[in-house]
Amino acid sequence: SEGTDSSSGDLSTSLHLAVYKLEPSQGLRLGSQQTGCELDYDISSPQYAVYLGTAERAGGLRQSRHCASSETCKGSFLSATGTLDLILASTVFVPEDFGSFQVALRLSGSDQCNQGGLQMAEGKPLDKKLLEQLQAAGRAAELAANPRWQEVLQQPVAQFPVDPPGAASIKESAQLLAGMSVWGPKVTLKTFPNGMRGLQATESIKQGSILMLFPFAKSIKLDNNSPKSPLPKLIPDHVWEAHFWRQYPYNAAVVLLHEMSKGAKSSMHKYLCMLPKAVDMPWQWSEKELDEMQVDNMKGMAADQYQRLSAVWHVLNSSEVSMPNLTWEKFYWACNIISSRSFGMDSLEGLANPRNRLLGLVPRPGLSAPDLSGLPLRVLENSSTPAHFVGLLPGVDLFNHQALLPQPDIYMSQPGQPGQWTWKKPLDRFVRISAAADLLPGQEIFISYGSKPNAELLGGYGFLVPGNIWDVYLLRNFTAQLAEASATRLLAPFVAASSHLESLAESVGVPSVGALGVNADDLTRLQDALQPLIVETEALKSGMAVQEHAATASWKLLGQACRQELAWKATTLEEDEATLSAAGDQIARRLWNALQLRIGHKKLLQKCAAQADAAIVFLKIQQGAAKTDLQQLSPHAPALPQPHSEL
Ligand SMILES: C[S@@+](CC[C@H](N)C(=O)[O-])C[C@H]1O[C@@H](n2cnc3c(N)ncnc32)[C@H](O)[C@@H]1O
Repeated sequence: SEGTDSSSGDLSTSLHLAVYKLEPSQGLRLGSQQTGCELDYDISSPQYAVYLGTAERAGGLRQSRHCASSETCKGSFLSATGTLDLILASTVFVPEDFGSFQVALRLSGSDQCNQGGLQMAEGKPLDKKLLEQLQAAGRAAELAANPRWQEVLQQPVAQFPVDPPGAASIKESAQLLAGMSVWGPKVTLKTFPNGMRGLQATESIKQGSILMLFPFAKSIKLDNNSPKSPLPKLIPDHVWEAHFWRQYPYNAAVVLLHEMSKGAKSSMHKYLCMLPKAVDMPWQWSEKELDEMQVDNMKGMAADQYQRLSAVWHVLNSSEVSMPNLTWEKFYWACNIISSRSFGMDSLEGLANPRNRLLGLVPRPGLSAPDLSGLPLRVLENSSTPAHFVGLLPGVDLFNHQALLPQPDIYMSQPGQPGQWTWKKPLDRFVRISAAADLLPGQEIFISYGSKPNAELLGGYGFLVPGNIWDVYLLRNFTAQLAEASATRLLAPFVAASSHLESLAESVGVPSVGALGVNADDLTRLQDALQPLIVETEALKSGMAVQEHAATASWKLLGQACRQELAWKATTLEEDEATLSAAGDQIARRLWNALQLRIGHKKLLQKCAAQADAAIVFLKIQQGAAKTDLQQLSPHAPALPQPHSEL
């Protein structure tokens, strides 16, 4: 405290308060031991909402007030009888950077009022009854300010079964989140008209303000740096080490299952109650349903996922592992949950310390970094030592994915550090999500799960995005076709083109050799990659036309490959679109997903073919111009070889 002055008739004091760890069970007391005094307070813009109250030292709360964040909070309390304490408390988690704010207090009334001065007790536990009263009073103010919360909070907290996993209703979930210390007073859970649960802004949210704050310790997470089993009593280290299911998502699923098995005793119980009952992944689809997607590699991926799951299940059932009451249904549910709603992050500082390893950490390979440049919302997390982990973050996992917009509402990193979840002191106990753009009340708030094509979204999360701008189609054996063409027809320059394409495919994240993923963006890059073949080679002098021809031929092959793929499909784009519109709202979810996937793919293939045609025209024009240049430079240059007519 600073500037306490008890010599004059009035006592006024200005305090600079730096509050650390002001958690729900704690409060700050400022008070006078005198009666019949009036206490004026003037609090400069607290960063987080606080509840103010006065209490008789031996009694309960007398008067109270809720002060919203970022607004000056002025008023006065009167101590009618007995002593008076001014209590500042927060019913939500407050991060360690609670920040400092000024409290100006003026105590007036009888002469007695200034005797003894103000007393300050920082961060001391409040008595339980007082705290409950304060929270109730604060909540009442919150409710008055926000009818949506009123609706939610008035619902009684039900007892939820966790075994088998049960999904809590929207209202129940909102309460459960509050109970899990997820702080997000400006966002609420909602089921949107399309039937999807997600998060919505309840009021105007200014750019930069915090949308959600989540104490990291309340997550389920798994350490990747340790080869040791996170559940040594159930799965011995040697078993854990020996199996590939140490990998994501199986490892984290095992930890989740263990947490589930604790039932209501789990510290995550409330969160577990609000997890979806089922997540439908393509590996659960029938052959016939998979066929509807009209892509072979999706079938392969589904079969592979199923095989891996079965293999892990086999080990979990062996005598070396003791996870009683585990069923196949529970096991794959947990794997699907981890796959569809976990977050991969770099670790926060201090997690190397075993004490902090709640459930351990593991990397999540599926979570690639989204391209974050220029996106208008951000999540600030902080760490210095990267150590990968996968975690279930209650609340944070309620944001849906936005891929349609090039600029989704939220992204999960600091600008300039794409894909990096970093923690730095003093916020290393919290995941913070803040708005990087203004949000309107009623608006759904999205995050980006990454620049993922539909097949990846469907395989990893069980949904896809129609018209996904990040969609990719894998052309079967495209680079093999190029290589074959190069060997039999155009030789060296063509080999160069082929390897260029291969490395290009790699650089755009196309996993399998022999396949090239193409989308509109890739095509532009492809064009760029081909450019050096035309200008940088020896052939500029004598064989320029061959080089040019190689580029043209590559485009031709690409166009052909796209048309070929389209021809192989059992239905046309027009037929698919007709099927979709004829089916209307009654369409089965799996068929809808399959139709959307193949419609997207066909559009992509048509676009690619058209772009390849355009590139060929472009190259022809360029070729003509270059020929003229070369002939002007050297009028005696040998005649240029003619392009291979067959190509
Ligand atoms: C991290 S959770 C998001 C919250 C989820 N909607 C909930 O209520 O628990 C991811 C799941 O939400 C759904 N989801 C997220 N974004 C979606 C989108 N753009 N379209 C359809 N479903 C989406 C999918 O079911 C996905 O598996």
